[in-house]
Amino acid sequence: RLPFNKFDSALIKTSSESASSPDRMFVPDLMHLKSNHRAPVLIDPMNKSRLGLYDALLPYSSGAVFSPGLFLTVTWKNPGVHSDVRSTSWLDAMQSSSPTHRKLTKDSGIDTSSNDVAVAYGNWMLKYPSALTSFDHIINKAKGKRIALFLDYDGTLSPIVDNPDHAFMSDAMRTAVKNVAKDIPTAIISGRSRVKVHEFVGLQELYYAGSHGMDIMGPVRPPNDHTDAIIRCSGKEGEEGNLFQPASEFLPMISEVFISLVEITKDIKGAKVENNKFCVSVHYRNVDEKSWPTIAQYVQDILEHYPRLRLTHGRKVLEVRPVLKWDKGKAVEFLLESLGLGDCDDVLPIYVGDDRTDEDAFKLLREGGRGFGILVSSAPKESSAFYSLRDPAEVMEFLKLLSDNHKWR
Ligand SMILES: O=P(O)(O)OC[C@H]1O[C@H](O[C@H]2O[C@H](CO)[C@@H](O)[C@H](O)[C@H]2O)[C@H](O)[C@@H](O)[C@@H]1O
Repeated sequence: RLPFNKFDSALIKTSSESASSPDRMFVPDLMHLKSNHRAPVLIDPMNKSRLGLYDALLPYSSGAVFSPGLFLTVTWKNPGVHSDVRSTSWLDAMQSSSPTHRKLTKDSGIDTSSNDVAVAYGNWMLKYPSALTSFDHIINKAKGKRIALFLDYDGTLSPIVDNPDHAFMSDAMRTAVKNVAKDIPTAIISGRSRVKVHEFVGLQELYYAGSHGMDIMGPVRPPNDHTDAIIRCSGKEGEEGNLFQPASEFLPMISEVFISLVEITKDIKGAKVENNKFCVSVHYRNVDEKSWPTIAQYVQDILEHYPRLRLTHGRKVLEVRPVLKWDKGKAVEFLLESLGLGDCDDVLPIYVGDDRTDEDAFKLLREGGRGFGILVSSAPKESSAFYSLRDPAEVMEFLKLLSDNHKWR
């Protein structure tokens, strides 16, 4: 078990009460919650972080802005501190969390039959150029440097599909990742549980971070300031690694919330609750839109009893996670240090991801001026990334270029 004291600084103290008192191990009365789901529970001005208000974790807004001279872009939508889940802003946030072209163009009044969408994307790419057409430029920046590669999973290596259990990556993609990892240290950083994403990817030669970076199996060499929080372990095939789980204290609470969420959503057709070990995903991709406010309210009702958990938005998914200052950006920092590549001028980290949670990693690289993010998106979105790729097929092309280039270095 982690000596958690060491990570107190990683814990966001939301109020003096919630920081000092232990969480109530409250098993909610589900019948009561169900019948009483109209009560607004989001009003908690002391506790912004629990309301999904982290600017790096907000869902995409469909409040798209279009001007032929500029570009159609997606801005982040903030449900608002005082809004409850039945408010329009919440619904907006849920509707736009994985916007389709049809939805974007409808909202911005663009005629889908015209060339406007393509023009808008083209204009957006002036700000976020394709990592394929800019490949030479990227390689020039990598001259004399070692590349470290970080890859998100869903929507990056595998296409977004309706059933999260069927988000398989293709064999061709697996080969591309395997080849690139021969020369470049490569890590997968996912919102899924580490074990699950490892199963999906199925490559031993990578490092894996699950639960949005809260569960890392990294290289043997741990960063100096984390040494006592590391558990040394060996994998099935005898390979050694270091397991780092900054949220281990939250495990019983997350398991409890998972059970409650499964129970409370069991009658909502299409809802799916996924246990990602240190976080829980509540999927509403397959739920009738009329039931979205209900599902959001159920999640909020349960969260009400857990002041040390917070809610964030992903692609048609509500994610419950610990109130920890730990994210995919922190995971990148941790892995770089573990690889002995932290604070090195001769290292170029590259992070490829499609989701809001990947923005923490993009931001880290942009603000540190030490590498760059590549946003995977077929629709214009605000981002801290430098480059873009349209979809997983283009990600595969990029990986192939990267490994081919390394052969000739
Ligand atoms: O960080 P990631 O690897 O991108 O994981 C984020 C979430 O991905 C999965 O959900 C998303 O992909 C599903 C399959 O394509 C899709 O059905 C769902 O609507 C998306 O939200 C995963 O199931 C979640 O647990 C992850 O948190």
